[in-house]
Amino acid sequence: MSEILDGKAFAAEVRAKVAEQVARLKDAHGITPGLAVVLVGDDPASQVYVRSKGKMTKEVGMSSFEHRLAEDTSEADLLALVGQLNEDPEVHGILVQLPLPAHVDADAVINAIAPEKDVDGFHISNVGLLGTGQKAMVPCTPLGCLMMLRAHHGSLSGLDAVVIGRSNIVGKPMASLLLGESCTVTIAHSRTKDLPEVVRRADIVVAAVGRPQMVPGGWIKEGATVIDVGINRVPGEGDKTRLVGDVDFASAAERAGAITPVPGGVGPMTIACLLANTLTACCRASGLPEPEGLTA
Ligand SMILES: Nc1nc(=O)c2c([nH]1)NC[C@@H]1CN(c3ccc(C(=O)N[C@@H](CCC(=O)O)C(=O)O)cc3)C=[N+]21
Ligand SMILES: [Mg+2]
Repeated sequence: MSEILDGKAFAAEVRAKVAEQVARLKDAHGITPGLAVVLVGDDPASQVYVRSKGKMTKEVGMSSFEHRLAEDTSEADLLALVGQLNEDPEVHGILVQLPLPAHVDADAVINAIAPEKDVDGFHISNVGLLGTGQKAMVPCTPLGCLMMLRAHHGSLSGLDAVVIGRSNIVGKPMASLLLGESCTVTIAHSRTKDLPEVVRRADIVVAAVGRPQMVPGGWIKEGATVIDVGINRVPGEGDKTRLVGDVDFASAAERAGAITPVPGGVGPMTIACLLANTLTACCRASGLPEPEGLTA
């Protein structure tokens, strides 16, 4: 049986570290880190995430600025708001909740965010910095996965890592981070020939495709570490729904050395890393040393 990597508990530790640093910033420098979250439209799932982000932002002692805009908000109005937040000295981090409505060019909006305030790490210059191994804002989900992997393994050097999924939000930045840790990295995706065989070689499997339970335990090498990024809502008992990952947890847990559950794995770490990134952005903006253990 494998060790369960408890993302919920780990995230609480990360948030406690962030809270401690926020208190120190306030006491020693009179600075309060601030995070602005922009939500366009009224998608219920997005509402839930944004509310939970706002609550945790305040819990760690940061300022939370929420901007809820109508579904039919124009791209020009959205760009104007981003421009205001870029100029606002109380705002150290800006997150524009994705997905945006179809009439808005999401890339244009993301690339309008000041890169040093881009706590999602999605701006093209942060992507370029990460891709070339320079100091960047690192996307929250891959950063959370890296923190859990480092905590479990110590050094990742020389390990075979397979990332399933090639998205800009998770797969590609995750591969960059693992390469930075000197893993031998394979990015697999829907066109990969013989995915089971590729996964069987891996010491570390990061599943980030968004297909419920698509990785069966039989693919997992004995003792491998499995990080499940998938958060898929599927029909549950009666008229209820439940969350499952991209990995079949029950069968994978019989072979893995360590595995993250869904829920309670990567998800909570994503939000904790958003707060960590906001703290990092605030320290950089203020010319103060970066918090230790909270960056890549
Ligand atoms: N600009 C932007 N940045 C994001 O980081 C971003 C986004 N847009 N759009 C939506 C996705 C989704 N996302 C999640 C964060 C935490 C959980 C999380 O904490 N999940 C809990 C379960 C929550 C539940 O019960 O629904 C868990 O896995 O245990 C889930 C999903 C961030 N996103
Ligand atoms: Mg669009």
